[in-house]
Amino acid sequence: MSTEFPHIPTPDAATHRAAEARHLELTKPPGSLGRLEELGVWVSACQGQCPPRPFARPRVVLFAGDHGITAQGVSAFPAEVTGQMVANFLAGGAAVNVMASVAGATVRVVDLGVDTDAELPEHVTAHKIRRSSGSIDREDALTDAEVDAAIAAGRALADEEVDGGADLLIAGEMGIGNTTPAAVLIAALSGSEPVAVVGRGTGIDDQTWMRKATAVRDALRRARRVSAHPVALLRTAGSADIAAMAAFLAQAAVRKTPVLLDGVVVGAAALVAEELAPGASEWWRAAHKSVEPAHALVLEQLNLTPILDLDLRLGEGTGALAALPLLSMATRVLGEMSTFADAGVSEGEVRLPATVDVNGRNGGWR
Ligand SMILES: Cc1cc2ncn([C@H]3O[C@H](COP(=O)(O)O)[C@@H](O)[C@H]3O)c2cc1C
Ligand SMILES: O=C(O)c1cccnc1
Repeated sequence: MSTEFPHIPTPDAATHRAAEARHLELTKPPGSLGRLEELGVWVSACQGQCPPRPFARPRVVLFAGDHGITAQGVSAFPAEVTGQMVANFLAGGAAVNVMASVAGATVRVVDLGVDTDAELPEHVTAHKIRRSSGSIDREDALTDAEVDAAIAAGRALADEEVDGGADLLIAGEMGIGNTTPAAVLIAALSGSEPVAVVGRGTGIDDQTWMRKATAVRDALRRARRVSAHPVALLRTAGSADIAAMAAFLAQAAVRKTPVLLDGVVVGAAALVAEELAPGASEWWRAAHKSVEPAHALVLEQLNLTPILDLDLRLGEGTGALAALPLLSMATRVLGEMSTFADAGVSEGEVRLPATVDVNGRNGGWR
């Protein structure tokens, strides 16, 4: 499979209009469910079906990989935690497992490059590209062949999930040190300086922050040379897990499947995915706004308004899972509420034209 993505279609415009019209018929003042209304309309347009179907199979694909940059001391935790957490995901003990269970989603773990000797099940290691990506402040993250393999893996994973019935996709990630490549990719694609993108990750102290900022500065110097070329950017300053996630997010759009985006690391992959497949972001909603400063740059660049702002800074897909019940609710409200006619409820006299924004917002958001 190549690294070229086909033209990305938009969610269905006629269904979008039908869903907006249906919202006006439901037993509530028009617009009174605020952003839940737009979310339901978006799901309906993604499905090309009004009323929309409730999600049958929301799915988290958790991309795990190690990052050579951890050798420069950029995280509060040691690199072996990546592999240990993979075992925890498989045992069902991580935040993502509990939150997925509450939200009605299932979780699949994929090893793109975990640096471990532990025996992991074959279904987890099927897409292992290498053991840990390069230390991006001084060397490429991946070879040409490896970045191509990671992109192919991400695409294949999205295809497998959609073919298996997944109707809402979430990319999660686990990789100690991964907020460093995320910061570099975001800086490269948003034209930002290191200080604007370097956050506290797992909770680093000031000295570690300084080392991380130096690593980001050096990696960014290398990344800027290729920032117009998304595949080269992933090879230079990304990693196998981030490259696969970018391809997964782009391929979800190819397959017309809605996506809830998580935090800063997924956000970095999303920025690259929009470069790989322009228009893919129409198929995504931002679940939340992470504490990481670079995430705000992602949301601004992709013109996405986060559903939640809960001071989360974990990753794993947890922010997306926190928003999933709201997205399910928005979908079912549009699908299952009674209309004025069906319920015998009198409609109001005055219908605001769609151009009047009674919620006080200036223009649309997404
Ligand atoms: C126990 C544990 C569980 C996690 N789950 C997600 N992350 C998150 O933190 C890491 C990125 O932060 P940094 O760049 O500072 O290392 C990633 O693994 C991310 O998924 C975790 C981190 C830890 C320690
Ligand atoms: O925003 C995130 O997804 C995030 C923040 C800190 C550490 N890992 C992930």
